[in-house]
Amino acid sequence: MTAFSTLSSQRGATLKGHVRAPGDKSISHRSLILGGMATGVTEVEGLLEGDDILATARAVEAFGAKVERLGDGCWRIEGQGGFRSPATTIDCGNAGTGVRLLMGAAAGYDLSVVLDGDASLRKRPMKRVTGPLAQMGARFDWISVEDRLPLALQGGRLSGIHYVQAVASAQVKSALLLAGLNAFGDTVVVEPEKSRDHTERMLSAFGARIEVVEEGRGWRIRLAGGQKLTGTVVAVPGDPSSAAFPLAAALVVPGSEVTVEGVMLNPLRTGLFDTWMDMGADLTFSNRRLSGGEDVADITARHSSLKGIVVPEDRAASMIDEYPILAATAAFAEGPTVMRGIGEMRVKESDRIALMVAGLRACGVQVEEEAEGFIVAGGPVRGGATVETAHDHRIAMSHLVLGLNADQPVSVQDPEMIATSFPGFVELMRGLGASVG
Ligand SMILES: O=C(O)C1=C[C@@H](OP(=O)(O)O)[C@@H](O)[C@H](O)C1
Ligand SMILES: C=C(OP(=O)(O)O)C(=O)O
Repeated sequence: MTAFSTLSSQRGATLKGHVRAPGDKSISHRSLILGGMATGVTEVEGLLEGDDILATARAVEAFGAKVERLGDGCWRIEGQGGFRSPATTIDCGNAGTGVRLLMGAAAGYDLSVVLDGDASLRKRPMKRVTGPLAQMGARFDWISVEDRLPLALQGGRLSGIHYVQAVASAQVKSALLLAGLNAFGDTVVVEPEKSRDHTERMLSAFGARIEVVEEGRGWRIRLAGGQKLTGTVVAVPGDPSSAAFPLAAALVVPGSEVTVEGVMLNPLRTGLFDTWMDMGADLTFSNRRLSGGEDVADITARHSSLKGIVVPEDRAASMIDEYPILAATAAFAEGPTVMRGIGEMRVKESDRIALMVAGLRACGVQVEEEAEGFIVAGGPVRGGATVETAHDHRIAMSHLVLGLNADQPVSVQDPEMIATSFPGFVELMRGLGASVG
């Protein structure tokens, strides 16, 4: 990693063109992990080849599966029907999803492993997953600091759990369900709000029986222990969280029109698009179809006069990764955009509320910070700053979009982190006409 390299964007030509969204990151992690746990061959098409996913691919291989790259986005995983102790420490890089889901999967087997990650992942809380997994019978040792990586895990001989989540988290839910596959008895997870349901959908596709019923505003999910997975074919749809960046650029740069093809429209992932439309964004959805069991469409965004709104708090789970780019577009809106009920943003790759507040302020945008939210005042954006990203890909891409219609260029630190979720971002944006370099 080059600590001092920067990337800049500036106002220039209008953005025009058609691009494809990279493969969905959540589904890509799950394809590899479920494929590695299963018996037989899993063929994946459209896998995101970002750094987070490549770390998960290496991990699954270290746990005993045969993992092969056949071509662009095409991967073959030959699972051995279980994980075994890896020879070395598993480095999950920057990926919270990778480490938390792998922890759940590994906890179900009689193995020991040390899990670690990069400087950003080492700062993120792990007890939200190790706590309930320990209640199921897994043993954890913190190697240097409590609640943080690196940690040692001894898995096996688990019992099912009835777990009511305080905050809806798909990572926690998924970890418990993956562990529950190899536990004695049923595992039940209750969520206060619905979180992304890719694990539930994919467990069914890999042959597991899973029962999902609505409870309040969330779900009660029940999975019987002692179930085997069978390899299958996975077509990974385009990632709405990545599609958001070129679409946002079209919304804020006058005269622009950009289409992103093949974007997944799972309703638990599309809160940003609903919010933009509430703000007056010109978005059209065409060529709706099913791909890999998910609704998919091509989305066209045209430059729009956005109006600030109060974002409904009950949308948070369906757009939790999208608040940074929402904030960048809100900076160009007329009137304030109020984002609340998003304390979870503070424990992502960075404290995303603090970094968006600092970055936007450095670019001349008025922002008010709250404990669990922030308010962005709309208006012209001055730019002319180098923004700290703390190795967070979404903070970097959001500020690069901001720079595309700021009075002066905007630069971001650590731009190489963009490849964790969106390899080829700079080339794709340049292909649309954006001044990024
Ligand atoms: O399950 C997943 O694939 C993810 C769940 C979310 O995290 P939480 O479960 O912590 O909300 C999200 O922020 C992350 O990018 C991906
Ligand atoms: C939070 C994110 O990912 P993860 O938790 O997997 O690091 C993200 O991609 O925005």
